[in-house]
Amino acid sequence: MSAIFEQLFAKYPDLQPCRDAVWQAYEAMEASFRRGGKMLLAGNGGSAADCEHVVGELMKGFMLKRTLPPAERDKMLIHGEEGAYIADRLQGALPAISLVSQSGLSTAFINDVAADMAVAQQVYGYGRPEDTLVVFSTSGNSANVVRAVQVAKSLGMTTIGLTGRTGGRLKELCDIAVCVPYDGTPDIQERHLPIYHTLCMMLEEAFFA
Ligand SMILES: O=C(CO)[C@@H](O)[C@H](O)[C@H](O)[C@H](O)COP(=O)(O)O
Repeated sequence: MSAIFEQLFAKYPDLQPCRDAVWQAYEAMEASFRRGGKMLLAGNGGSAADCEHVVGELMKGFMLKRTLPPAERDKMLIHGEEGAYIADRLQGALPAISLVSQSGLSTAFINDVAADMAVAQQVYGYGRPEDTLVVFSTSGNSANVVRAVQVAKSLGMTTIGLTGRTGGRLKELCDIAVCVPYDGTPDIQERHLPIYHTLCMMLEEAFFA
């Protein structure tokens, strides 16, 4: 196990009960990216902000400089001097999409069809069996998140839930449930952050070190 993983539990000993689940989440995410999959993310309120945060860590350099490999760099050089400018600034990316940022689609679907199905519709549109769906829910019971997981499972995707002590419905539904040992919404959210930072650092190390 990596030093980054161990640092999480040295810094947050209260997260020890989640140790196996965090490792399983890492392995599932790495396997998905290695088979050409992408990560879809969903959550509400503060957890929606967490989805955006994770996308920011995965889609560009986080702790490491992600210089393009030579073959990728060469593809840009067809544009001459401008190609070099482009190649020098592009960074390796792990494909991740936050499903909470599609305001046009979401507002229309909520207004016209059903609020609890708005994220699920995006999972249906974007999801492939090689992908992971990562959901954050402090209760584990938010209907739009539960529906999204149900659709992802029907599509054969890997489902990972970050939730609180009880885990709510997500504990049973998700392939991997990371249940931090807290009950209050802010306390749960405050422990989700170091967990997803750790997962993003481990993924970056696996693909770009
Ligand atoms: O950030 C906070 C409270 O810290 C709130 O915005 C909170 O995320 C919202 O009430 C969510 O709707 C709660 O949903 P969930 O975590 O139970 O799925």
